[in-house]
Amino acid sequence: MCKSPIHALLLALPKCEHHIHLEGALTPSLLFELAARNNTTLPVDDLAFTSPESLRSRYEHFTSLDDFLHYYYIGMSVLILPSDFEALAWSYFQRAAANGVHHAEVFFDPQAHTSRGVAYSTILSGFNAARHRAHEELRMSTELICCFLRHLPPPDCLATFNQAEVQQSFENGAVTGIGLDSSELDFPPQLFGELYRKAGEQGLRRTAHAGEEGPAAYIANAIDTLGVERIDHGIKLAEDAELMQRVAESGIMLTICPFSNVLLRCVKSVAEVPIRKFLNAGVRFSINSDDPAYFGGYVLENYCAVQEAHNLGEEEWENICQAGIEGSWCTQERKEELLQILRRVIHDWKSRSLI
Ligand SMILES: Nc1ncnc2[nH]cnc12
Ligand SMILES: [Zn+2]
Repeated sequence: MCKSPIHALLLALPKCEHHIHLEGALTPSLLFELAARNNTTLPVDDLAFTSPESLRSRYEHFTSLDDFLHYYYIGMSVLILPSDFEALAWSYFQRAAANGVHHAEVFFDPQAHTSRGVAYSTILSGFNAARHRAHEELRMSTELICCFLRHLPPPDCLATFNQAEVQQSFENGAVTGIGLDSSELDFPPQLFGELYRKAGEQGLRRTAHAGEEGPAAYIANAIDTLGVERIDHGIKLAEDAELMQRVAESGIMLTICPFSNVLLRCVKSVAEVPIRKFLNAGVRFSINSDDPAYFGGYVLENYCAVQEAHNLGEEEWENICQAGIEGSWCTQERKEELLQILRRVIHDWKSRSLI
């Protein structure tokens, strides 16, 4: 629990999470449990893989996005059966609900599994079982976003996009939109123009990681060549005042991940995440956990860290949550429900503060 006098408000706020990779919710303990159950061989030449504790300690010393991704891709090799994907997603949904998340739009990386021989239907059946439980038992709404790995050749991404079972998951509404993730610097957004054009023609929602390690120009590029309506991370936007103005006016939402930015050395501390600049410029953003099992905090810890570093007022928090609801990809009806919960929470908080 953080020391902020408004911690109770931060907990109670109805949060929408828009930037969480389900594979990044794989805790070291679940990783080791599944490795034992599935007979997965973990690297023997890396002492980090000796135990959950040693792995956890290694996660405190990432040197870059690519250093993290090395562990991230090895970690997910323990996911084999639908029940593994279900256990992973269910553990995240429970943690998120305890953090006050009411609506979660979750990323997954199909190519990282299909390349190991795990069928797309295996991934989806596991995730959908967990989503069903989240809806029934936690009253949480969820959407799936299929991410493409930008370190792979664009034709491979297109081939995955065109696979019959992937197309079917778009058509039947199981998957709402697409994203672009993995190593950023050498793989600018425009390489994936054709993929995003096709997704747009099919009416899919579109987002992409940009401006995490890469420059602000990658953000402009993602907007111009991919037609995205959200930018994942986007912290480098603060370095380009003109582009910041353009993003503010267009209503494009950034999905900011403060702990991730610190752990991956994109900034030195949460105080350096340009929260104030974005608020002052009218840039909409939500606050997210990215890969909570790797970066030492779920969404509430990210909210608390932002509060401790930037000392926001309750009205600013209300506006951030409202922008998150409005920028979500759920139905209008669900947005109205979430806005109503937000109004009630704010009302209760203000009445309690008067006592
Ligand atoms: N922070 C991040 N950036 C790019 N790709 C990712 N995949 C999982 N986490 C990521
Ligand atoms: Zn991410």
